[in-house]
Amino acid sequence: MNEVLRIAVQKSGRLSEDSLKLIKECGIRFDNGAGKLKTAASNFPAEILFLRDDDIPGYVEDGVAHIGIVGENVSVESNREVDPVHKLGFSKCRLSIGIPRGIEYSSIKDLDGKSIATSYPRLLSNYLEMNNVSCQIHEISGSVEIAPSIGLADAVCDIVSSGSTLLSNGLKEVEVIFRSEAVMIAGKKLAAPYQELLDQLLFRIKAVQAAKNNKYILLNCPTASVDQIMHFLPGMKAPTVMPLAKEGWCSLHSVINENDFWENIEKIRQAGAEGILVIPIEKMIL
Ligand SMILES: Nc1ncnc2c1ncn2[C@@H]1O[C@H](COP(=O)(O)OP(=O)(O)OP(=O)(O)O)[C@@H](O)[C@H]1O
Ligand SMILES: O=P(O)(O)OC[C@H]1O[C@H](OP(=O)(O)OP(=O)(O)O)[C@H](O)[C@@H]1O
Ligand SMILES: [Mg+2]
Repeated sequence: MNEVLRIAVQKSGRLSEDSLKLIKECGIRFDNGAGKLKTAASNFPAEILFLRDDDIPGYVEDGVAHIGIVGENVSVESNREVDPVHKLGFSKCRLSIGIPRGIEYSSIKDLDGKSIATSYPRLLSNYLEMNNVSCQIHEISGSVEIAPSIGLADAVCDIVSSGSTLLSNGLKEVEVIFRSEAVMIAGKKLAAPYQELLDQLLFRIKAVQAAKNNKYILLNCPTASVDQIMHFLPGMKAPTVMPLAKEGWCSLHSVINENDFWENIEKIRQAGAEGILVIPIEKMIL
C-alpha cells in the first residue's frame, strides 16, 4: 500500500503540543524541525501538515488532509462537512458569554437587544436563536475580552478555561453555550486505504487513552477477602490471584480506573488489602 494518510495539526497554539505528543505516543516517529510545515513519518504511512487551526476543517472537507485535530468549537463553528470521529480528551474548555462584573444578570433574556463580541458567530447565533433572544453580533478574531472596556460591545462570547482572562478584564461568566475538547475529524467517505490507516491510528489512540485512564494495581490481602476486593477491582477480564508464601494470604493484580481510584482504594483497604502498589500503564489494548 503506497497511500499516505495526511494528518493536519495546529502549527502553534493551544492544541499543538498535545496533538504531537499523542501522535508520538502512538509510536509514529517524525521530525518536526522549527519552521517545517510538512513532515513525513518515518515508520507509518503518514504525513503531518502544520496549519492554522481555523483552516483545518476546510482542508479536511476538501480532502487536502484526510484527518485533522481541532477543537470541537472550531469544527462546529466552521460548519464544514467533516466527521468528528474521536474525542481526544485534551484542550478542554467552554465557550461562554461574559459581561462586565458590575452588571446584574438573571437570565439570557437580559441580553435581548445587546451587542456581543465573538469569534464564534455561528455557535453564538444558534444559541441566541434557541433562546429566542436577539442580539447584535460583532465578529472579531481575537482579544475578544477587551470589547466591553473599549465600548465595542456590551458582552463577549469566548473560550473560557480557568476564567482568569475574564477576571482580569473585569468580566464574569454568565452562560456556557458550548463545551469543547480536541477532536479528531475526518473527511466524509474516505477512500478505503485511508480509512484503513485511520482505523489503525484510532486503535493506537484508544490504547494510549485507555492506558492513561487506568493504573496497574498490585496488593496483598487475606485469601478470605479476595471476593470482596475483586468486587472493586474487576480487572479487564478478572484479576490475577496468586498465593503468597504465607499461609492464608495472596497477591492480587488488576487494573483500576483513574476516575474512581481514591474511592476504591479506600474500600479495598477497609477490606484488608495491604502493600498496595499502583503503577502507570504505558499502553492498554482492550
Ligand atoms: N484556555 C484554554 N484552555 C483550554 N483549551 C483552550 C484554551 N483556549 C483555547 N483552547 C482550545 O484550543 C484551541 C486552539 O486555541 P488557540 O488559542 O491556540 O487558537 P488560535 O489562536 O485560533 O490558533 P491559530 O493561530 O492556529 O489560529 C481552541 O479552539 C480551543 O478549542
Ligand atoms: O479562562 P482562561 O484560562 O483565561 O483561558 C481563556 C483564554 O484562553 C484563550 O486565549 P489564549 O491564551 O490561547 O490566547 P489567544 O486568544 O491570543 O490565542 C481564549 O481565547 C481565552 O482568551
Ligand atoms: Mg485560530
